[in-house]
Amino acid sequence: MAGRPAAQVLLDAKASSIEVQLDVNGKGKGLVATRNINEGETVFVERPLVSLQHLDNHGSAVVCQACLRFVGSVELQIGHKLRCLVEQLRGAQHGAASGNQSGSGDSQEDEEGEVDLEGALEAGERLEQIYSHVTPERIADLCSGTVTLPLSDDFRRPPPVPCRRGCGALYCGAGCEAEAWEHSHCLLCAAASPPADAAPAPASTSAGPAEEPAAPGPSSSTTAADETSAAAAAAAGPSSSAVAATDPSAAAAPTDAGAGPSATAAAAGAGPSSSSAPPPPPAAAAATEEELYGIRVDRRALAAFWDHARETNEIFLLAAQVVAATLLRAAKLVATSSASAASEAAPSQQQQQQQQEDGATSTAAGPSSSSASASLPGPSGPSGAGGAHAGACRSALLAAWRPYKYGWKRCWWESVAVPDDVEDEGEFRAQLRSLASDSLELLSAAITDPRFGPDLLQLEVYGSIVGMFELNNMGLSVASPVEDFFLAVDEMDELDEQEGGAADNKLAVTKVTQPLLDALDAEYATPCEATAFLALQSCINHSCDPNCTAACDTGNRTVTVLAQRDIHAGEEITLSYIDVSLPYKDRQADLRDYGFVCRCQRCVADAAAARAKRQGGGARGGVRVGGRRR
Ligand SMILES: C[S@@+](CC[C@H](N)C(=O)[O-])C[C@H]1O[C@@H](n2cnc3c(N)ncnc32)[C@H](O)[C@@H]1O
Repeated sequence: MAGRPAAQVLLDAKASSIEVQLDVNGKGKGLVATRNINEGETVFVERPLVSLQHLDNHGSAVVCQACLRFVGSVELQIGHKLRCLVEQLRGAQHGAASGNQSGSGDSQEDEEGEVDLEGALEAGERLEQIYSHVTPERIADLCSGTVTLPLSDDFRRPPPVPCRRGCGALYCGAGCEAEAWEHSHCLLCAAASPPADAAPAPASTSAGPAEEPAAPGPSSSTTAADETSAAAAAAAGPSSSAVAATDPSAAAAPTDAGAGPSATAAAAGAGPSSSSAPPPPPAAAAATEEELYGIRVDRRALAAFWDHARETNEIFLLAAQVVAATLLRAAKLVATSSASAASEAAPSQQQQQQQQEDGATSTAAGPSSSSASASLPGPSGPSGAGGAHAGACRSALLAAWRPYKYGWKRCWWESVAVPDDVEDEGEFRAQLRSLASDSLELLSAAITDPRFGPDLLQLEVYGSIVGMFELNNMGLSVASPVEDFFLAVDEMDELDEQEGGAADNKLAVTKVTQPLLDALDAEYATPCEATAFLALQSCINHSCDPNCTAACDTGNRTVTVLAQRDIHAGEEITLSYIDVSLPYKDRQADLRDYGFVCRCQRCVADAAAARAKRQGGGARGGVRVGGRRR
C-alpha cells in the first residue's frame, strides 16, 4: 500500500526492459518491451499504491488490511465465516419480515419494493442447514480460539494485530499496522478515541486467542455492503462487478498522463482553488478533533464519511486513501523542507553572532542571514514569506501526487458505463455526481488542511480520483488457508487408506472437521477479494490475445506481470481485462463497461470476418480468428 514515487516506478520499468510510450497504436499510452522477453519471464514486479478488501468480502476472509495476507488460525477463519453467514442469513429473513414497513429498498425487496419471500425462505433453509451441523456455541468457540481443530497448526497464519486506535482493522504484524498508519490510516481511522494505553501496535508473535475481527470503519456490521443503494450499486461498474483475479480494468486518454491535482481540475473546468475551500467542521465534532502533521482530523466526521461510503459505494474509501496519503506526504515534505531551511538558517545566525563577537563589520552578516530567514514560513516572516511558503506547499503537493499521476483519470460520473436498465442517462450521471459531492463534503469535514485542501479537495479532482479507480483498478484474489486445510484433511484420508491403517485417526479427524465443511458448504474456500491501484499496470492496454498475465503475491505485497509467450523488443505488453474465451460480440459487450471499443489484432480480425460474413462471403482464409485463451 505504501506509495512509491512514480519516478522510482519508471526506473524499475527501465530495469525490467519495458518503457511507457505515450501513443501505442492509437490506444493512448502503453507499455512496450525494450528487449526480447522469453515466455515465462517476469516482465516487472510492482507494489499496489492503494488497495482495499471488498467490503462484502470481510465476512468471508480475515486478512491484513495492508497486505491482504490471511491472519490468525483456521479456527478463526471458519468461525468468523460461519458467524457472518448466520448474521447475513438472519438479516435476509428479517429483511423480508420487516420489508413492508421499512420501504428502505434493502436487499430483500426488489426495485418495486416487493418483499422477496423466496429469498427469505432460502435464507431460512440455509440457516437450518448450518445449525444441523454446528451449534451457535461451537461457532463462538471457533471465533474466540477456545477450540483447536486437528491438523490446523500447519495452516495458522500470523496472529492478527489490531489498529492502534481500535477501529477494528486487523494486520498481519506491527510492520503492516505501522505502514498502513503512516500511509493514510492515521487520517482515516474512525475510532472515536484511542484506547487508554494507545501505544503502537504490539509486535505479537504468539498464537494466542483469536482477535475478533470487525468490518473496517466506524460500524462493524458485516452486512453493510448489502445495504448499497440502488444508484451506487448500479454505478459500481466493472471495478466492483467480480473482476477476474488478475484483470486490470481501465479507460484512459494519454493526454492526461502528467496531470496533477490542479491540472486535472483545470482540465475539468474547475474554478479557482480558493472557491472550493473545505467547509468548516460541524461544531458538535469539536471533542473528537486532533491535529496530525498540521492536518486537522475530526474522527466523528470521519465516521459519517465511512458510513456514507459503506452505504453507497466502497470506491470512495479508495479515493479517501489517495487523498489522505497525498495530504500526509505533502505535509511531511513541507515539514522536512521547513526543518532543513531552519537548520540552514541557524548556522548563519550563529555565524552572525560569532562575527559580532569577533568585532566583524555588520555588512558581512546582516543581508545573508535575513534572506535565509525570509524563506522560512511563518507569520512573523517578511512579506515574501507567505508566498514562498505557498510555493513550497504547492511543490510538496505536486510531489506527493506524483505516484498517482499515471492512472488515467476521467470524472467518475462521466466515465461510468450506463447500466442497461437505466432510462435517463443524464439523471443517472447527476445522481453519481451528487453522491461524489456528498462523499467529498463528508471527507472535507473530516480532514482539513488549508495548505493543500483547497487544491486537492475539489469536486472535479475528487471525481477524477474516484474515476481513476473505476477505470484502472486491478482485482486481486488471495486463496484461503481454509481451502488448504480441508484439502490436507482429504489427503490425510487418502494416505491413511494407502497405508491400510490409522482408520481410527482418520475417523477422529473427519468427525470434527466434516460438520464444519458441511456447514460451510460451497463457501468453504472463499478467497480474499480485493481491488488495488498499480501505477505501471494502469498503463497496460487490453488485448483479447494478451501476451502477459498478472499474479498477486501477498507475502511480498507485489503483483508480478509474466510473459505468457515470447515477446519481441518493440512489441506492446498486453493483459486481458475480460474473459477472452468469449466470442467477439460478448467480448465487445464486456469491454463497453470499460468504455472503449477494442482495437486489438484479434478483434480487428474478428470484426473483418463478421463483416465478410454479413456480406455473404463468409470468413476468408488467412484471417486469424481466435488465439490464446486466458
Ligand atoms: C488502463 S488504461 C491503459 C492505458 C491507457 N492507454 C492510457 O493512455 O492511460 C485503459 C484504456 O486504454 C485504452 N485501451 C486499452 N486497451 C485498448 C484496446 N485493446 N483497444 C482500444 N483502446 C484500448 C482505452 O482507452 C482504455 O480505456
